[in-house]
Amino acid sequence: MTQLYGLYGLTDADLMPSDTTMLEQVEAALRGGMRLLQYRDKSTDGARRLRQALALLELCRSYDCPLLINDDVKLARASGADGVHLGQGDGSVAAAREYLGRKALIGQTCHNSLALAQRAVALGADHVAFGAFFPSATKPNARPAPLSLLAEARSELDVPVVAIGGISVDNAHQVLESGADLVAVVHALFTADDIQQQAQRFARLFHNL
Ligand SMILES: Cc1ncc(COP(=O)(O)OP(=O)(O)O)c(N)n1
Ligand SMILES: Cc1ncsc1CCOP(=O)(O)O
Ligand SMILES: [Mg+2]
Repeated sequence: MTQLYGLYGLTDADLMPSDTTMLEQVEAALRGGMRLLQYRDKSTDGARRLRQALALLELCRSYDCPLLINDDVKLARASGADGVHLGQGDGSVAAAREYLGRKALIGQTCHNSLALAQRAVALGADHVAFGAFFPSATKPNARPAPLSLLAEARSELDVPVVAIGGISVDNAHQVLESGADLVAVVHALFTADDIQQQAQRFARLFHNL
């Protein structure tokens, strides 16, 4: 079974305007030690989305890194990705589990609520995400979540816990010390001058725990 732990990168179409830049940036993060990737793309161009998901999957496979698709269970199944990430408005976790099968990785956004996380797990999620813990350049309107929620989640839930929202190399220790298993990052990872080195910096924070 995949152990979910470490740096979790999310792609960003603004920061990665072409397939080539996306793959180069993602490969740099993989070389630096990223352990999980989410393809997050809000466009409606289905052909482009399938092509990019397939290209990311091939790359992720060569680094033994699972790939999740944001929002879209159909694309997850069509591409053969390892699973999906669903927000509270992105369809039912139970239906996704049924559609993608027992082995799929299914995460759900639980904002600042332990009750939402307990419900997600009961419906079949195998990991849950909380945040935003810090102001996010990628999603400025994300609901804030308190660090104390991570310790509570850690003691009440039996699944890996993801922290997201404004996480940087400098503040990540706060969510890790509070109990997060993974840090999900866009801006602080993919805007770095040297993405590989930045991923390494994040990865080292996990080694030092
Ligand atoms: C790991 C992780 N956590 C939270 C989110 C946010 O999901 P959602 O609330 O559905 O918002 P969008 O990302 O779809 O805009 C996420 N994608 N990944
Ligand atoms: C998708 C999402 N959900 C809550 S914050 C966020 C964006 C995370 O990006 P960044 O690491 O740039 O704050
Ligand atoms: Mg969503």
